[in-house]
Amino acid sequence: MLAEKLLFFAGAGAISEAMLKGLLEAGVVPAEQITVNNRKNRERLFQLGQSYGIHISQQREQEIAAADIIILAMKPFDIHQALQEIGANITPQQMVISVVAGVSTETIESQLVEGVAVIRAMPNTSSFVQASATAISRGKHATIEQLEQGKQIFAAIGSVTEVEEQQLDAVTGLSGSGPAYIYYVIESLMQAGQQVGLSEETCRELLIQTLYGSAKMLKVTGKNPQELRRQVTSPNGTTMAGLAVLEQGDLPDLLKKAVEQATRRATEMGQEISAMQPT
Ligand SMILES: NC(=O)C1=CN([C@@H]2O[C@H](COP(=O)(O)OP(=O)(O)OC[C@H]3O[C@@H](n4cnc5c(N)ncnc54)[C@H](OP(=O)(O)O)[C@@H]3O)[C@@H](O)[C@H]2O)C=CC1
Ligand SMILES: O=C(O)[C@@H]1CCC=N1
Repeated sequence: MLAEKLLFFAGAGAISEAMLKGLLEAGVVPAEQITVNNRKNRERLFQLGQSYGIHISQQREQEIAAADIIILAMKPFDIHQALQEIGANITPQQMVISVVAGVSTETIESQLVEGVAVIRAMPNTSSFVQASATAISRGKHATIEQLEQGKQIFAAIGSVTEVEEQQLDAVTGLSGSGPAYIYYVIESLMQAGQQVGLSEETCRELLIQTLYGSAKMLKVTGKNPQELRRQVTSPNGTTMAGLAVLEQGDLPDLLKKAVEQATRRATEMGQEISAMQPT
C-alpha cells in the first residue's frame, strides 16, 4: 500500500517539487511520509517544507534507512556523487526509483548493494498538476510487484506507460522535454496574438483554453490529429491561409530534429556517465 510507504527524495529541484506536489494533492501519500534532501541549498528545502508540510532532511543516513522508496532526482552528472554518498545505505528491502535522464538502471545498480531493485521512469513537470505523461521500466532486480508500486506513484500524478528501458531516451526526447516544446509554441503564439492587436492577458486566456480544448478533443474523440486539423480548416478560409504560411517552413522536420537531438543527448549523457563510473 502506497499510503504506508516512506518516500525519500534525493534532489529537491523542479521535478521533485512537481512530483511531491502532485502526490500530496492526489492524497496518496501523507506529507509526513515524505522527506526531501538536496546537496547544499537549505533555503530551498525550507521553502519546500513550508509549502508542503513535508520533512526536510536533517540526518540523511537515518532517513534513508527508514525509507521504503528512494527517488533519485538530481541532474545526470550529479548521480555518481549522490550514489557514492547514499548508495551503500540502501538495502534490497528498499527500492530505488530514478527519474534521471539518460542514466541506465545498469549504471545505477552497479553503484548499489547487489540486489537492490531499480525502477527507471521519465515523468514530466506536469506531475505538478497530476497530468504527467510518465513512461516506466524496471531494472534487473525489480520484481513485477515493485514495478507496480512504481506505477502507482506515477499513476497518481498522471498517465503511466510501460516501455522497454532502451526506449526511455526517446521518451525523454518526446514527452520528458515535451512540455518545453509546447510552451515555446505558446510563447510564440502569444507574441503573434499581440502583433494582431490582442492584449497579453486576452492572448493567454484564449491560448490556454485552445491548448486545453485541443488536448481534450484528441483524448475524448480518439480521432487522429490530421482529422481534427481538417475539421478546423474550411476551404479557402482563415485556417488554410494560416497553415499555408506554416507550410512555407518545415515545422515537421524541425520538430523531428528537435526530438531526435533531445533523444541523442539523453543517450550521450547516459554513455558519458556510464564511462565515468567510479570503480
Ligand atoms: N525538469 C524536468 O522537466 C525533468 C527532469 N527530469 C530529471 O530529473 C532530474 C532533476 O531535474 P530537475 O529537478 O529539473 O533539476 P534541478 O537542478 O532543479 O534539481 C536538482 C536537485 O538535485 C540536487 N542534488 C544534486 N546533487 C545531489 C546529491 N548528491 N544528493 C542529493 N541531491 C542532490 C540539487 O541540490 P542543490 O540545489 O543543493 O545542488 C537539486 O535539488 C534530472 O536528472 C532530469 O533529467 C526528469 C523528468 C523531467
Ligand atoms: O532537460 C532535461 O535534461 C530534463 C530531462 C527531461 C526534461 N528535462
